[in-house]
Amino acid sequence: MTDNVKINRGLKGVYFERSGVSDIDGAAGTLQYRGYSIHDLAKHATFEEVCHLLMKGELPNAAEIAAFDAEMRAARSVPDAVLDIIRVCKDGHPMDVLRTAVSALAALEPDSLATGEEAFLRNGMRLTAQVPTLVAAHEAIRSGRDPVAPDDSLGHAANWLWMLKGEKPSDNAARLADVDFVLHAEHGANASSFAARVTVGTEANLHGAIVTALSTLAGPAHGGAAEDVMKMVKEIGTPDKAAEYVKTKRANREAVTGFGHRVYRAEDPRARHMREGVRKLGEEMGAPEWYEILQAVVEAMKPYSRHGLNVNVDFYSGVIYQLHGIPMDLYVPIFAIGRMPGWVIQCIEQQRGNILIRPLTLYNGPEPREWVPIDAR
Ligand SMILES: CC(=O)SCCNC(=O)CCNC(=O)[C@H](O)C(C)(C)COP(=O)(O)OP(=O)(O)OC[C@H]1O[C@@H](n2cnc3c(N)ncnc32)[C@H](O)[C@@H]1OP(=O)(O)O
Ligand SMILES: O=C([O-])CC(=O)C(=O)O
Repeated sequence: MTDNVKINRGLKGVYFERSGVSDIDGAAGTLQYRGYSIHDLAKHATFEEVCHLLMKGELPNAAEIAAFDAEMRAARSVPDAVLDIIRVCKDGHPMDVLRTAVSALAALEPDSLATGEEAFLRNGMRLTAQVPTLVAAHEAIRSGRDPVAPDDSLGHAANWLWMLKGEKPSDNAARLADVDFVLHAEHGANASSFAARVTVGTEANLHGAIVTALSTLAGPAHGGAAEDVMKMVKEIGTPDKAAEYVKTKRANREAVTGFGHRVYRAEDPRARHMREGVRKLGEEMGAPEWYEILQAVVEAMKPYSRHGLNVNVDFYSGVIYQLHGIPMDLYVPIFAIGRMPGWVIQCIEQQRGNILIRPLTLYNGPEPREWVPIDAR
């Protein structure tokens, strides 16, 4: 009876909902946030404008961005009790520490438990402002330094670098971080956003959904790829070793990290901005070899690209962070900082006319059988 049931493993190609937030054309390799091309946004918009566009629905005018930005800047600090919790688990992976800290915020800030659209937006803006503070505070604490307080005179990206390093970033460094956040801000029903929607589907609160999203982002098949690409680049060592590395991986039928995507068959449109960033920064910093290794891997992968296997957004981002001297285990938390507005709006969309997300698994276990008492087994 069940032989004819079609199983969509991994929900590949399945539409489960409508969304007015981002539009991905995997064949053409295009991405738009609410109708605006990612290329225009990467070139012209700040992360704060993109947050407004995603969370409130439109690009802000001057008065709107001033009010929005002021609210975000005022929300950056976190309770001391959360910093104490970070101190206790400081030796954990930054993604585990961030997830624990967000969970602690839910327990310490009573507003976090509110549900409904307004509460989700209010909490989503606050959490978007707080996540960089949590990541930077953890980095300071585990390095034996005091956390650096947020600086209200700086924008989101510049303030994050300030809190991370304790020194004011150059305009170039701040803009590169800003563009990185813009490119990572939203991406439809990716695994972490889908997981967040499943949590909201049970009428849980936003902080709970963000904890789910953080757990899901951490895996190497999703947000963990940038860290793995950097490990790969270090393992390869010099451009002339890239072809051998790729050949061995493919001979063992192993994935080459930073390649492939569930939706894109053309190149991920976000990758070109990161590629340019790596090339320029490498040249400026007198370290062009990372870019050369990456391009040698791309060249070596060409024979395997017949299915439309191309680099994704995270192929280049790790090297940018490396050139900025950012530890490898912070790469996924940086992705999380950028993805916050995407998760928030996906959660808001989910709770409008909410429905429990509960698909089916087709049973293929044993036929019904008789109970066997323990001493007869
Ligand atoms: C921000 C992000 O989350 S982007 C993704 C980041 N993740 C990575 O970079 C990790 C490496 N990539 C992967 O593991 C995969 O590409 C995924 C998980 C992202 C997507 O996987 P899927 O949607 O299952 O890929 P899909 O089934 O369409 O793959 C098509 C073909 O490309 C191959 N392929 C996919 N990714 C890779 C890869 N990274 N290296 C080598 N071959 C690959 C598959 O083996 C398959 O080949 P086949 O048809 O000969 O069996
Ligand atoms: O969409 C996906 O499957 C993964 C991705 O690129 C993202 O979350 O940015």
